[in-house]
Amino acid sequence: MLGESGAGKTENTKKVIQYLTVVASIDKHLNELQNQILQANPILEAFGNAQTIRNNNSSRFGKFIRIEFNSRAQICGANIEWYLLEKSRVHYQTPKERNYHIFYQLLEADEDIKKLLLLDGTADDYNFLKQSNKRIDGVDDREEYLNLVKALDIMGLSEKEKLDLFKIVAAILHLGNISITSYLDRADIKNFDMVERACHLLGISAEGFKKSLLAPRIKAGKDWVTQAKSPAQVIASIDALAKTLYERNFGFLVERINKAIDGPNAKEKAGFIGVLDIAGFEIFEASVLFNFEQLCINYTNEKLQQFFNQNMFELEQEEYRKEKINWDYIDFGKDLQPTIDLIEKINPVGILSCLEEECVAPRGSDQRFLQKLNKFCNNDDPDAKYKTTRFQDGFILKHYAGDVEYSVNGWIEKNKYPLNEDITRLLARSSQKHTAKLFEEYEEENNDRTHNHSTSSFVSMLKVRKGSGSFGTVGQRHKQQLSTLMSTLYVTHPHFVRCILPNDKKRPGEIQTKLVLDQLRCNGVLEGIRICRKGFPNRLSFDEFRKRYGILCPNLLNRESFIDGRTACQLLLDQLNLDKERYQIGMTKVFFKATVLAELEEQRDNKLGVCITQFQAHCRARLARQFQTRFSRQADAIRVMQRNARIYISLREWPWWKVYAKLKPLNAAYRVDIQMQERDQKIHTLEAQLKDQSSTANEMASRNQELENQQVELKQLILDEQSIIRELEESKQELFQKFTMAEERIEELESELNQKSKTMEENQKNLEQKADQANLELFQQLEENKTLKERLAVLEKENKDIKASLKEKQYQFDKETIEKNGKIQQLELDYKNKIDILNTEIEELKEQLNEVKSQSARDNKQNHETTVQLESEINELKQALNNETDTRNDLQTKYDCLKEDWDNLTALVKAESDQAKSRISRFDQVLNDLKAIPSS
Ligand SMILES: Nc1ncnc2c1ncn2[C@@H]1O[C@H](COP(=O)(O)OP(=O)(O)OP(=O)(O)O)[C@@H](O)[C@H]1O
Repeated sequence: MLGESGAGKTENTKKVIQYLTVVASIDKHLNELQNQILQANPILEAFGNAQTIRNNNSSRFGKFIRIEFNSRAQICGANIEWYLLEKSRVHYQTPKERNYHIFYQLLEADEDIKKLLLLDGTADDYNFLKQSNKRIDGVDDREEYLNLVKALDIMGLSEKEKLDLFKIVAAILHLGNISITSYLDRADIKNFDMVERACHLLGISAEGFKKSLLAPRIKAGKDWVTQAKSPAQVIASIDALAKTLYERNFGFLVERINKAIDGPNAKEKAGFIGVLDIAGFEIFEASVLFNFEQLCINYTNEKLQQFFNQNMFELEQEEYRKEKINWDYIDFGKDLQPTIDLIEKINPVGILSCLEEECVAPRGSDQRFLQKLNKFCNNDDPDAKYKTTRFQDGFILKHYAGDVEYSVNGWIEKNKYPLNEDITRLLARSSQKHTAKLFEEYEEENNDRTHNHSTSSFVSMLKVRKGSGSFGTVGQRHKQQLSTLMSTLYVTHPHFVRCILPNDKKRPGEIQTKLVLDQLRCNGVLEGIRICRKGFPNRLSFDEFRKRYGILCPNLLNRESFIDGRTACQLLLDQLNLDKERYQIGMTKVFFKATVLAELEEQRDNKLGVCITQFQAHCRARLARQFQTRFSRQADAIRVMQRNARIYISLREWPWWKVYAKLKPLNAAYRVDIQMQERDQKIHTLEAQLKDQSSTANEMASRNQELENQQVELKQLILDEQSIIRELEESKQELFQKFTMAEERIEELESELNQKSKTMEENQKNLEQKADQANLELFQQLEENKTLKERLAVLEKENKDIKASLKEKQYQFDKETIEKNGKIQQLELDYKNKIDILNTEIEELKEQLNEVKSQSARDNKQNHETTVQLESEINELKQALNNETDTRNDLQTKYDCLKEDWDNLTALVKAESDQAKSRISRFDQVLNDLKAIPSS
């Protein structure tokens, strides 16, 4: 079934399944299996369908339903495979859409069930539902709920199994109601009662769940550490959990249905009819950006379209070529392989492989993924299927139905299937068996894999494999599933049902021409019609054609003589005066243009009509003749009866006749009496004989029984004896074997002994040689030891000397250092004293100068000479001061030189001490080595 969303794929799938179940039933009454196959649909619709903008009952997953038939063309089982469930709908829907039907149906369930599921209120009370549309026109959720329960009953689900399924759905609703607040930058839960509700239904500890949600434990190397989460991270974690729970529950449900419809006579399966109903191509308005899920859906449709094209165009023309009929190959330009390669190829790297690589990379991000894609896939070819976008974080892909722009935001996360593993481990240990089963692979991980659980197929399907390089990512899983599906499809004989969406308003009886034409154009139907008109859509093998249409020329083909198929067909077609343009004869088949076969069928019908009329005339004539014969015989019989009646009427009053009539019965009665007596006599004798025989038979039986008993006993005896003989034989055999084995063993032992004595002799020789060698070596060793000891003594002495000289040098050095330090201190002291003296002198002079100045101010003229004198004195003093300053500078340079000498000396001493130390350590090493040599 192919077509856009809302075009009618699911409805037609249901019709096909209904049709198949009815035609395959023996007496037009459906048996349990057929009923169950039909009832799978309402169940899947409740859990997998939802209202969307385009369709009130849109399937949000793909399915492949296989109906298995036995060799008598009766249904003997069925199987459903599912693909790509739209999980994001569980926590988010646009306002005009709804969540999955089951959520609304459960809110309309019986009160006692709702109590068990802790559900109260309406859709407005649940965060996962309140932003959605609440009701669908013309749909009663209560009624749908009752239908669902009925279907689950027919499917054979127990009350507990039903409740388990519902519990997961209800738990998701409660999870959605958990409010997350922020406390000191950390997430906290506002309404713990919601956690309690969800955890009660899931069978896990509420406290444990809270811890795992807010601060999950993660493995860092070999240790476990807790990691506090932000409110946004916690909300994302809840959403991811809700999605996973829903998907796994759905997987479990499908598996359970499969178990029911597998049928008891699986061995009888001889073939199957499969119906594929998968989400249609998604391409809406140009402004909408598409995400990862839509890429997967469009990739699937691209492959299915390629399959369609191959069947319709390529295989068709391939058959013309094989059959060698006159045909010019038409290229419909419908090769979708480049786009498919772009998505799925590994080398050169395609979109999915690139995404995979980025998911494995430690710092993988959406942006890096896009950069890589642009690097690998973008080129300047105008026909390229990949194009970059200018303004958005994404790329454009050329699909068969048009260009689609994808946004890569969040692809890495979506592909990796992120889960809070602390919670999944908790769920794997749930007290509810059903919940634990949904997450059993996490339990396996916990229990060091020694428990060999039989992982259910849906779990293995959803399982996230860990380890380098082998990620069970969504893209990879889908690619694998799709490849399996395509391999199945390629070995079938496909028929395509193209569903066309008439309008996008969900209204009956309205056709939007442009919409319909667009669909017909891009799905290849128009080309299909073109090739049908140009080509030869109908074909029959020579034998079929001859058998079916031979009737049109009854005397043409002589049954006695051999005519090969091709010639026979050619003769027939010539006789039928068919235009040569309208048919072609191939190597094994005759090909016809459209309508030719219909005309031939009509001619055949007419011919058959004539034949049947003639046959009917013959039958009617025969029946009429039969009636005529019977009628004339009846007339003869009536005449005989009338004659006899007349004779009787004339005789009945004649007296002799009367006497005869009265005596006749008496005569008969007497004879009967005699016969009866004889019979009684016979019965008596027979009874006596029977008695005798039965008594003898009884005797014989008891005798027989005795003999049988004896025979059994004898048989037992024989068996016992036989077994004793066998045992004896066996023990004899065993003894004989043991004896031969013992002999062999003795021989072996003797040879072993010889061998061993030989090897011992050799060993002794070797040992002697080795002893000599060892003695020699020992002698050498002792000699060496002696020299080493001597050397050791020398080295020890040297060591002692070095240590003593080192000590001496150290002492000398310390002494010199102290002396020099003393000198330096003395010099510094002198220098300071002199400076102080000079400073006081200067101060005094300054004071005197001031005095003089004040005096000279008072008596300037008088003291001019004194002033001059004083000035000269000052000059002298200045000269002295300069001299002192020079001395001071000299002292400073001396001090610097001394300091440098002292530094050099310190470095020298340090180097020497280091060298000495290393030599000491080396000597110590040698000493230790020498000590380690054994004195022997
Ligand atoms: N043969 C039909 N007879 C009557 N109504 C039909 C038929 N086919 C489709 N419809 C109507 O169209 C609606 C959508 O059909 P359906 O759910 O089969 O579409 P779909 O192609 O499977 O869509 P999706 O891909 O979204 O699942 C149905 O709910 C029904 O109302």
